[in-house]
Amino acid sequence: MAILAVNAGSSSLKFSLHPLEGGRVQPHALSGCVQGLEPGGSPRMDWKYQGEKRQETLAVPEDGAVFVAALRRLRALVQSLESVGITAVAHRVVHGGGVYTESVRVTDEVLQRLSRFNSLAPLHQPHNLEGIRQFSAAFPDVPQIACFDTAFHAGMPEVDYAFALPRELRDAGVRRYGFHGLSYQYIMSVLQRQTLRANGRVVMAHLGNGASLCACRDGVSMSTTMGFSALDGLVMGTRSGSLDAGLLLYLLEQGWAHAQLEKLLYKQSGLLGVSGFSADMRRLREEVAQGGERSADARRAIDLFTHRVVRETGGMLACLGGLDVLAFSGGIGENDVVLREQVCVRLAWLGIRMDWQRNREADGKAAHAIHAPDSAVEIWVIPTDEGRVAAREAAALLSVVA
Ligand SMILES: Nc1ncnc2c1ncn2[C@@H]1O[C@H](COP(=O)(O)OP(=O)(O)O)[C@@H](O)[C@H]1O
Ligand SMILES: CC(=O)OP(=O)(O)O
Ligand SMILES: [Mg+2]
Repeated sequence: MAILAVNAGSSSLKFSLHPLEGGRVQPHALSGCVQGLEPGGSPRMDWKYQGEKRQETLAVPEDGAVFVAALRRLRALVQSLESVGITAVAHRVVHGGGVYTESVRVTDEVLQRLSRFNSLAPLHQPHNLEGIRQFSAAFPDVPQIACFDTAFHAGMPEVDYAFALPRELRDAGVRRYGFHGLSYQYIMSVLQRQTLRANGRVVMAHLGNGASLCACRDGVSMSTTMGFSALDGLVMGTRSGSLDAGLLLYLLEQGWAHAQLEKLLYKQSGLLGVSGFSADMRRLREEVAQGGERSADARRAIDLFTHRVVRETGGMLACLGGLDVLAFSGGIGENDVVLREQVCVRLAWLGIRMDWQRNREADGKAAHAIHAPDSAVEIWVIPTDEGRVAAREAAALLSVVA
């Protein structure tokens, strides 16, 4: 008995298989990731099953539908593990809109409703739903559970989720929803085990290919930088983050079409657009370290990313009226020592003091406290596990004690 968790992100397909013991979700027995799913990339699947590591390259199909190919390969892999009985498949679905504020068992009707949000998260939602289709075809008797990124933010106060737009749009569901909720739920659950201050004023920074901040009090989301779509807020790998809406009007006036705008804002901006050569923070850091000919461009992208994290953290602090805990997560937040250092130095006015040595020792494999003893604010690095949360959600929904 096990729950398979499938997380189709913007640049990767992550998966994990969680055995159920005594009804409780266990750490994964199988885990892996398909990377290189971006256009022009070289898809590669890395996975680990019962301690043994494997790697294989995936062929890019002629129609270019590389995410579908990755899902098919994952499906075949899971089917080949004959000894495993799959109880449910838990899918990370980024957008539940105002319709789903809790995890739900997927039916044709649910799938159809969720496809209405495709254009609000074009890098994710179509892949999330394709995953559900693939696995319900492969395992017709196994429940497919959708677990939403938006659900964690469902209790945000109206002043935070409302846009200053006419009432008709508000009534039509135009509001801030927020994303990365499974990640925030996981980070908060770890913080609550680690520190008594987790129920105070907490800012969590999920900094991966997609990036956002979330301000919590009493473990509940009070504010977040992502909005109606997965485009708002911080600078991301290929997404612009917040922009002046007037810029869109200007580009429309200049004759830009919808498809061009979508490509610009979701695929050609962010770290990639600013640096001109890479959406990958590791690659940008390498270029700066080597002093290569593109190092000034790489630095410009990193500086903009860092500045926006600091600037938006200021907004989160103001909403909370101060700060007790700052937590870093996501591929960049977990691994980029310099980014964490620079953010905390720039927030020193708050009384934040980092322990530099501990910061260097945080390895992205376990939760680490990286603040100095005299720091007014606790600083944590928490490796996130969206799959674990999705598996727990599925187990709870199916009335197995998680
Ligand atoms: N050691 C590292 N230093 C800096 N950035 C890193 C490191 N390892 C991973 N990253 C960055 O993390 C980002 C991917 O984050 P991740 O959370 O895995 O993405 P996704 O949103 O696809 O789940 C990439 O920009 C990658 O360069
Ligand atoms: C919502 C979002 O941006 O997710 P990811 O970080 O997985 O791309
Ligand atoms: Mg992610």
